[in-house]
Amino acid sequence: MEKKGVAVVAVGGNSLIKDEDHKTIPDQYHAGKESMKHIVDMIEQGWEVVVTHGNGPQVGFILRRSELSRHELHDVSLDFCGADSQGSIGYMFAMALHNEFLARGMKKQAAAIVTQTIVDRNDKAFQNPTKPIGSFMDEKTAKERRDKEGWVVVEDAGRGWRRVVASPIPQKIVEAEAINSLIKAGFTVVGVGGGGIPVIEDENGNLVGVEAVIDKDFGSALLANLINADLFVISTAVEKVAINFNKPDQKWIDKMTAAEARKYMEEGHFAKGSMLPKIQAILKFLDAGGKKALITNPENIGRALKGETGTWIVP
Ligand SMILES: Nc1ncnc2c1ncn2[C@@H]1O[C@H](COP(=O)(O)OP(=O)(O)O)[C@@H](O)[C@H]1O
Ligand SMILES: NC(=O)OP(=O)(O)O
Repeated sequence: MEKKGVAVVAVGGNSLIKDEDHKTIPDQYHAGKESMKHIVDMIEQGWEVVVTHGNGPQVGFILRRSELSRHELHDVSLDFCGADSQGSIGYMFAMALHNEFLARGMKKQAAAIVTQTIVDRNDKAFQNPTKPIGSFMDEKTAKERRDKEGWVVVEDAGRGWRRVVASPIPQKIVEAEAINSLIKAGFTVVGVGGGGIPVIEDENGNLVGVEAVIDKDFGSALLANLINADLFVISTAVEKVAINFNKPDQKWIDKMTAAEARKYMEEGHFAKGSMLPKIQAILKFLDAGGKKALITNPENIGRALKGETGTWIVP
């Protein structure tokens, strides 16, 4: 089998939840299992893969569970909610990968790594929450929660209302070297869940957790640069990126250069909180020397890697 190199594949937290009626643990495992089959197809084609993942919906569910059980149990801070989500999604993906390797008679092993990401304690994002988490709500419920529980809520890219929390820019990934060593040793790694658990460094270099949720596309791009990945894939709910998205003159894009992506971005083609951070993350990856990036949905990763679909972004 021809070796293709190392790919970082970022799987969206929303892509584990097909719709509002399918968000139980078995539903999410089913969706995760399907995504992991496509990752194993990639591995069979010769790629070494680090799977990173979002946690926006899940971290919000965990936080809400903690808030609703306050009369009986202790609070869970947002960094610990992030850690919990890495554990459960990491478990889910590692198990699905193990079972798929077994079914295909492949001698591969998966390992999930709890990952911490260092952010700047003075990041302005702490004063301006933008990261949507948890369930979608109607406007009335969102505004009631804002007034009664002090939530910050926004309309999320035409899909409904959501709670938002601070999302500082990832600066360093504490476990990047460990992930690199595991990949070089032939493991399929699950890491940088939810962009990593946000931590700051105190004056003595000690790590301290902070209340935020990192954007997984930014965290994944940083990891892709730190381990010199050959390819950065963002797996989400759309087969391709569009300009004039959801408008009568919508046009799907097969390939764009970083300069074209930047121009479309400035023209406002990519929605804030959904496609915009993906394009920004890919531009960071390419600007720092990354060679190529792909946006597509899980079921089309195999075809996209053969050049048949997806949106490719190149320097
Ligand atoms: N220009 C665009 N082209 C394609 N999809 C877009 C565009 N702008 C916004 N989107 C939306 O962005 C979504 C992906 O963002 P999101 O659901 O936040 O991702 P994630 O899979 O990381 O959770 C797509 O499913 C689509 O609805
Ligand atoms: N942490 C994060 O970016 O999660 P989503 O991709 O699920 O929004």
